[in-house]
Amino acid sequence: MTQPLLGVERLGVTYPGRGFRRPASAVLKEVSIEIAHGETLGLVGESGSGKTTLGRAILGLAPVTSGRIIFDGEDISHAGRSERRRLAKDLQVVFQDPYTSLNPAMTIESILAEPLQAAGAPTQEARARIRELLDQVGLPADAARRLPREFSGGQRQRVAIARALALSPRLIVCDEPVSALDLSTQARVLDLFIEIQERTGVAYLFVSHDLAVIRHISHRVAVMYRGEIVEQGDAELVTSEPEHPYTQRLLLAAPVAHPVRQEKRRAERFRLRELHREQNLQSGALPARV
Ligand SMILES: Nc1ncnc2c1ncn2[C@@H]1O[C@H](COP(=O)(O)OP(=O)(O)OP(=O)(O)O)[C@@H](O)[C@H]1O
Repeated sequence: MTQPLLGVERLGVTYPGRGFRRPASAVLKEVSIEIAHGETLGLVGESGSGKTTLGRAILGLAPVTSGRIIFDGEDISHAGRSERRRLAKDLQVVFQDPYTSLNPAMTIESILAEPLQAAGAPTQEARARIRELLDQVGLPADAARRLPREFSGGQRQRVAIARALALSPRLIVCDEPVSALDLSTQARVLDLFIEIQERTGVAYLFVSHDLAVIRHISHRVAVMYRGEIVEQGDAELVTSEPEHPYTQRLLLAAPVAHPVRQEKRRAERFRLRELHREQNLQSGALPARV
């Protein structure tokens, strides 16, 4: 049986309180999601619903109070520092704000060299890989010598994507990676994410509050409301015929959809959906509408 790349099972996250004025609050309640190899699960919900916290818990940055996170068959819910260092090769992140996520004093080359050096890559190899990464994200080779401030928001986000790709991860948590960009740049960066996935087979947990963005990029969608997943299933279905009243409200408020995807992408989505269905049938846990 094919096991999912990531399985989050009844996850609970409670941040510790700070005395009477700020009591401990359960931010995630019994959250369960799965991501297959090469798949994009879009995570949508309003501000404060817990999307970032779920991404952070997967990355080991938020306290897991109940449930489990299984990555490639391994329980990583309480992974220590050295395990996290090892996991960094397979599990990466792209944050929302390309203006703060890149060190302004470092050249693009040093930014991209960091993960490669940490993984022990020899200098020549690292240089070649940096050239390859810049090419992959559509930046010129001479970008390596420049500083982040010399680039636009969209270009900086390309650098952040290149950094996440450096060690060929299998899953990238993308936390609102296009919300700081203008609409036409958003579309180009979203297409870059899709193109990279088609080329490398990387999977994404793609967090956004914008249903149109989620619809454009995802194979499947999970909808989060007040720390719970209220609906999940095939992206096309959830974003056109939602079952939960909250998703219906989101859809009413959503702007016009992005242009229709190419046939190739549809075929790929179909293949992944079938794979997922098969997987769930075999495990006897067929989630709604998948
Ligand atoms: N470190 C923390 N300590 C205590 N509470 C926190 C912490 N981080 C987040 N929260 C709370 O957890 C809840 C969920 O926040 P989270 O950032 O995960 O939501 P979100 O859906 O990603 O929202 P946004 O789209 O605004 O980023 C919020 O009520 C927030 O105040």
